[in-house]
Amino acid sequence: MALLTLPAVAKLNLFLHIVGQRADGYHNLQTLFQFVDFGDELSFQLRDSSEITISCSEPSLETDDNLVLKAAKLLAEAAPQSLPGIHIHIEKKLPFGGGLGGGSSDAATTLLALRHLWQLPLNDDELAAMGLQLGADVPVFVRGQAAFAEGVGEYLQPAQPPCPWYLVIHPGVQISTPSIFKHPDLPRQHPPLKWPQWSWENTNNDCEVLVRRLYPEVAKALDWLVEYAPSRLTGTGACIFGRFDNETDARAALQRMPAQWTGFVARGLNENPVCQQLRQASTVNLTNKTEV
Ligand SMILES: C[C@](O)(CO)[C@H](O)COP(=O)(O)OP(=O)(O)OC[C@H]1O[C@@H](n2ccc(N)nc2=O)[C@H](O)[C@@H]1O
Ligand SMILES: Nc1ncnc2c1ncn2[C@@H]1O[C@H](COP(=O)(O)OP(=O)(O)OP(=O)(O)O)[C@@H](O)[C@H]1O
Repeated sequence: MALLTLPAVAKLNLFLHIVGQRADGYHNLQTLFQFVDFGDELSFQLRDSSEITISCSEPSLETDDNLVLKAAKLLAEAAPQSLPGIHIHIEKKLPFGGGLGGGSSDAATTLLALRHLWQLPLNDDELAAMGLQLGADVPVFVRGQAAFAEGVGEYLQPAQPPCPWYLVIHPGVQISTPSIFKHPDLPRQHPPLKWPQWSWENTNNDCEVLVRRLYPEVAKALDWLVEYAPSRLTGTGACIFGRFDNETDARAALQRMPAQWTGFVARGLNENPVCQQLRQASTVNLTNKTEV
């Protein structure tokens, strides 16, 4: 039996402006992150040996490149003492490469869970800095609050956007984040916005025009969803989301969604639920190991 089972929810970029490019090629962004109550599930089990291992419901992700494994190893290497081994099972529900930050959320849940299980004396700033080594979206999941982000995602200001219902659609295409950021036609000079002066109407996702052109299926899905609700791309895609006032309307639109796409309905959240759950979790007796 797992010692601890925790959520790794998705994020949406409620808007995404590209305001410049750094000398190393990375892009400076202004973006508003919000979480939704739908995501992957991670189960943690202490091992008798000192090994760190993973398993995943999606076999193609059972590799050394999995961000969960990388996060666990990063934390173990930084620890002053040797630690009990751990097995982590990832139940994947989020599409990968979808702009929902699934891999980043899995990594953040791993960092937060292992800090708790291994009782490591690291504060949120230290954990978020470790997270940034794994991916630009990891810090916001570690800090656990909806946020306006600048830089590549490391400068975060807590935000309290409204929490509507969303219909999130995956139009069935995979989009690699680097391929969009490298594209010569990506607009890179959005005039900086003065936070908190934002509204849905005065913001957009700067990747959307390019992604629509390169991936006609995304354009088709956006054109379909906008008939039901204000809609937008998240991250560099491929997922899109529509904003609804209530769950009933979001579910009604999901029912009518063309069968070639997949989708889910979820509520916007301004706190990452893993943080709430860990606050309530009791301290673990590290001698309580289970062989997996
Ligand atoms: C688009 C967003 O999802 C918005 O939340 C994120 O900025 C992307 O975050 P991510 O998937 O964690 O991306 P990373 O793994 O950090 O970066 C993947 C690649 O995308 C490009 N990249 C990423 C973020 C950024 N601000 N500028 C970039 O140019 C870089 O070539 C980088 O090598
Ligand atoms: N635990 C994981 N879950 C999903 N993908 C992972 C994981 N670990 C590593 N990856 C790799 O990361 C890539 C991007 O996955 P992810 O789901 O984070 O993308 P994304 O939703 O587009 O993220 P973002 O919004 O941050 O761009 C995948 O194609 C996969 O190869």
